[in-house]
Amino acid sequence: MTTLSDQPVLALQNVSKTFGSKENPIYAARDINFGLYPGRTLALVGESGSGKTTVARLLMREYIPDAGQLTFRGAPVQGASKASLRAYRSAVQMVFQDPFSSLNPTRTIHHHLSRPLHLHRPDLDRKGREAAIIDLLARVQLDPARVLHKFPHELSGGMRQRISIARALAVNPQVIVADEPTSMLDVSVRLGILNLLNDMKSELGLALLYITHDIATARFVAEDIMVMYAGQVVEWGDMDSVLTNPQHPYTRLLLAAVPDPDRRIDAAAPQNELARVEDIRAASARVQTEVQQIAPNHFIRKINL
Ligand SMILES: Nc1ncnc2c1ncn2[C@@H]1O[C@H](COP(=O)(O)OP(=O)(O)OP(=O)(O)O)[C@@H](O)[C@H]1O
Repeated sequence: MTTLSDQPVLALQNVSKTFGSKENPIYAARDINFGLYPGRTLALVGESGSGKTTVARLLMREYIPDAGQLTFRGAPVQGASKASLRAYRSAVQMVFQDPFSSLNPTRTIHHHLSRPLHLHRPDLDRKGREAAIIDLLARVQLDPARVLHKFPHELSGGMRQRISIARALAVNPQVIVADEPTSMLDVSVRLGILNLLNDMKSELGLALLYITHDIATARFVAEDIMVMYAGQVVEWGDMDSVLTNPQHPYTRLLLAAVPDPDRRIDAAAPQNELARVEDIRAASARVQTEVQQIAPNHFIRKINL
């Protein structure tokens, strides 16, 4: 039985990361603040180039912040001891967009699961590792007999993503950063992966950061949402409040772009569709002007609709 904690497992405090030169800075992440809590998913939503992957890389410590700090269980990560950093690396695992490129094509699935166990679970002997592999495959609903001795290219995209998730789970993580984990998958298998993420969260009490440009899937997996635009968080809060009463024009723009399955197609549809596209274009222009006013040197990526 997992209990929800009031304390974030992992938090970013006033974190910024800038690329480019002094003359032409690209503010990929600017003054970002959030916490990830056990048993909860935070969706980080934004268009391409808004800074989502930069945030993921900061969490994975592939990038070091230019300003601000990461804290893990309340303690700053920067300057932590070697042992604490090792614990951090096990505790924070990533699931990537493209399961194919994150798996080694020359190694079997057995290797992909036994290696992290070997490295991060010294408590297990060979027999223990084999049992753990079977448990991991059961958790991601794959049949060991069907997958263990296969190579990544012999599995479907959905199965590969399940293997990536099993590999992330192998080291008993506390946080999973999932960067667009379903965007390269067939629509028919996406729901299965999203359900798996939800199960992991509730059964293992994991804290999840779910990165996406797609509000519809965010709604399915996350309790909280943070909307990013041009390196800044423009809106955040619990999913229902943000989606039912979005405050920032960019959030409204993202919501307007979500297809509405209840909308009926009738004779007036082309006219309505045109008006809707015009609305979105006007909102887009307003957002871009607004961001330019807040941060004149900000890198702005044009939203083409
Ligand atoms: N290593 C880097 N060097 C220079 N610029 C970078 C680097 N990484 C990211 N950027 C820039 O920072 C901005 C944010 O990029 P980032 O990849 O974080 O966005 P994103 O929201 O994840 O986009 P996508 O969904 O396309 O991956 C972009 O303008 C990008 O070009």
